[in-house]
Amino acid sequence: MKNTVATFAQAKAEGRKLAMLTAYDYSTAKLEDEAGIDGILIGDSLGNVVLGYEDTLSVTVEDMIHHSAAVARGAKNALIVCDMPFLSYEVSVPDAVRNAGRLLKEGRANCVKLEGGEEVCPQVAAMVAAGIPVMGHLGLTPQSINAFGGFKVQGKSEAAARKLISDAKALEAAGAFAIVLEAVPAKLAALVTKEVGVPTIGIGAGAGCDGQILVYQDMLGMFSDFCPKFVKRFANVGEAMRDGFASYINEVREGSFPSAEHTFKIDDEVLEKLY
Ligand SMILES: Nc1nc(=O)c2c([nH]1)NC[C@@H]1CN(c3ccc(C(=O)N[C@@H](CCC(=O)O)C(=O)O)cc3)CN21
Ligand SMILES: CC(C)C(=O)C(=O)O
Ligand SMILES: [Mg+2]
Repeated sequence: MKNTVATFAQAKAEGRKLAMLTAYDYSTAKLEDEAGIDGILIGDSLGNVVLGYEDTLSVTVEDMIHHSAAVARGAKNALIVCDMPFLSYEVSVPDAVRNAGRLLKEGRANCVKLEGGEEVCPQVAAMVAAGIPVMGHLGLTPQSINAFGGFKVQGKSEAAARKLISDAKALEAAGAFAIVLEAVPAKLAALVTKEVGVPTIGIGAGAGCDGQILVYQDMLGMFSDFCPKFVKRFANVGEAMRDGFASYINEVREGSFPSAEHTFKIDDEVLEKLY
């Protein structure tokens, strides 16, 4: 069954947890979809895990469209959520609607996600009015790394916690259909989850959220540049890949690959004429 913003709302109403992962290409999206994932995020973490940048700031709308379209071709049932990259929505409301629209028109996403609270609510409301569902993202918002001065848990002081709760309520009032909570204390995330009617999707925000999301390379053990505390390794795919690559290299060097079964034949009669 195809997941939609309506089935996400229904999941919260029924107390059914939502499982999301990132994907950036067709074959990964297809595998996640076949496994039964509820939603796939084309995250701007693309910058880190696919493009090798140090942060997400250099990712462009064109990058996001390119990868979103590939994911959309691979996923049948997952809700396709595409991140709005840095500076594609902050400058003005018309800019934000136009860029979000491109992620749906060209990237074939079902909805978009953007970072921030009250300050982006005019953009959220305008997108929703244009028929573009919006997922919010609060807490550790990586596009603000230069403002934060590093990746740190958010919402620990009373003022920061109050701000997080009011931002979540503001996003809901502006029409956001769900909110990602990243790297916030579990008890605060649980409180936000109780205070808003829309589903919360946690990453480093504890089990009290309505759903969870992780970067797939992190949870499969394929990415070692950094490892946030909230990551659990569900498989050692990185090791399996390195082993597979090494075996291939070995067999090529010793001549045991390709063997007869991976080789095409020509009739001897034809071959004789060539000598
Ligand atoms: N591979 C990957 N996984 C992610 O979760 C992710 C990305 N890339 N790129 C975009 C952002 C950046 N994120 C990050 C990156 C680093 C930490 C991190 O190192 N956190 C430390 C410090 C926490 C603290 O001191 O408060 C940790 O130990 O978790 C957290 C989130 C989350 N997102
Ligand atoms: C970590 C998730 C929430 C994200 O925004 C991303 O992958 O870019
Ligand atoms: Mg992101």
